[in-house]
Amino acid sequence: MHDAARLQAAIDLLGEIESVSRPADGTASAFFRSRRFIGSKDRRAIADRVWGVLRRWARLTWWCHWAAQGAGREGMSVTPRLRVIADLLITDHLKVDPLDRLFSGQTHAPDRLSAAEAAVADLLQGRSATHPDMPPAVRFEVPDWIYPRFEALFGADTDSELAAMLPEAPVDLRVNTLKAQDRDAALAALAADGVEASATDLSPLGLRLPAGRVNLPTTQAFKDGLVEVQDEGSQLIALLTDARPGMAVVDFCAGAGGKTLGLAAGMGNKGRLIACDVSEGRLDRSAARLKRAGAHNVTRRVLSSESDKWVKRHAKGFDRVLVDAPCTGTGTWRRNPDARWRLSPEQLDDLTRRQASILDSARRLVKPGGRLVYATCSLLPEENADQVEAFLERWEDAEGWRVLPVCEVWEAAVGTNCPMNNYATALRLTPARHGTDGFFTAVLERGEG
Ligand SMILES: C[S@@+](CC[C@H](N)C(=O)[O-])C[C@H]1O[C@@H](n2cnc3c(N)ncnc32)[C@H](O)[C@@H]1O
Repeated sequence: MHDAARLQAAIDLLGEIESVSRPADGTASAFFRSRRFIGSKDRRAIADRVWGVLRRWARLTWWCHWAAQGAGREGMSVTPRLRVIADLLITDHLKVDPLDRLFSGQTHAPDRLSAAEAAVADLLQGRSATHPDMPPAVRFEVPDWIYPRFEALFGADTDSELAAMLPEAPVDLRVNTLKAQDRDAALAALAADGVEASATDLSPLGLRLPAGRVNLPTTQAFKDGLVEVQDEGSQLIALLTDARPGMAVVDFCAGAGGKTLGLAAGMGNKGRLIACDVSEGRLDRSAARLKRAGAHNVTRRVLSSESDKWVKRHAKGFDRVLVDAPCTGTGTWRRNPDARWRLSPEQLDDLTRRQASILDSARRLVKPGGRLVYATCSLLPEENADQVEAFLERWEDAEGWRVLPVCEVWEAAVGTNCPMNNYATALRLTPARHGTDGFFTAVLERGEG
């Protein structure tokens, strides 16, 4: 494919992403599946352009409106084509002449620029990514309605915290102690595959891949189940659950099994681990991963809802229950830049209601003296500290629930330096402070009564 054809494919894919409400990665997979003639190099170039535009969405949109206004074309709509034009001029510093040559209207190339597009392009040529008049919500690619929440949370650090959420995230691996002797053994196996990973600071099982593309599934270390892709922060949630050999453990929102794998490794395959979810499809997807990892103590259970009869039948039956709750995913925006623009206040309200209901139901499963670990990959207080506080209001007196100082749990279960202060009641990880995705984890203990 020549450059112009790649650009047209990127414009087409952006158009599809914009017209459906599903996540961009699913739309992109379907797009490429139905165009098998697009080779891997072309696919990568198209995806790079599309993800670049998604990452710079608000800024490019702002610039398009600014230039349309300057060109006396106020009503002009910002199309996928116009965003790509703006991206080429602003991010790639392309000049108008080469832009005209790409938008040639020849076979497979984008149509020639309209008069309005040409006027906008003239004004965008030579601009940098930001403009002094851009509001902070635009500069940091945050929906207007969420920005004040981040300001309240991060205060003076708002800019640096949000800036750290803009670039692409690194790829982390968790060393699978069911297969690899230890982290050094996994490092050596990857090195033998030509992959120079480095050890992470917080997770004792974490490895970080070098920037650039590593074709992990083709490595022997991956095929042998020595490593699994998992953000360092996610690894820490499984570790903080402190699931030990011989325990009875539930992974209540197990999904495709990311944390289940970590829990099974912590248990050394000894004891009972039930992976629940309301999505049969997601649970099914965990099967192959569990097999590759050599996790044998896991039973999968599809729930009709969080208050499925199975929950009532197994009340007070488990030492540990992990609730890795469905959430807005604001902590994973580095990986899913389109998620920023698919979120609405209504969805946040709906999710916080579901989180409370899931917590209330999952707590039934915990034995007296056992633990309920609540985690999200969100940074919003409504989904995190507010949920824990409301849970304690509902159950502290009735059932003796309390929240454990997270560094106490960390010392016993993780062993590296705890990144929070000794009194912190929850682990809060952010890309700026910890180099991980954004995560929240609180460990609640049920009274002995
Ligand atoms: C954050 S994801 C879990 C990710 C998974 N733990 C991992 O580490 O790969 C949240 C999961 O909660 C599930 N879920 C949503 N509503 C639920 C409910 N009422 N009860 C149990 N699981 C639910 C979703 O299907 C989704 O798989």
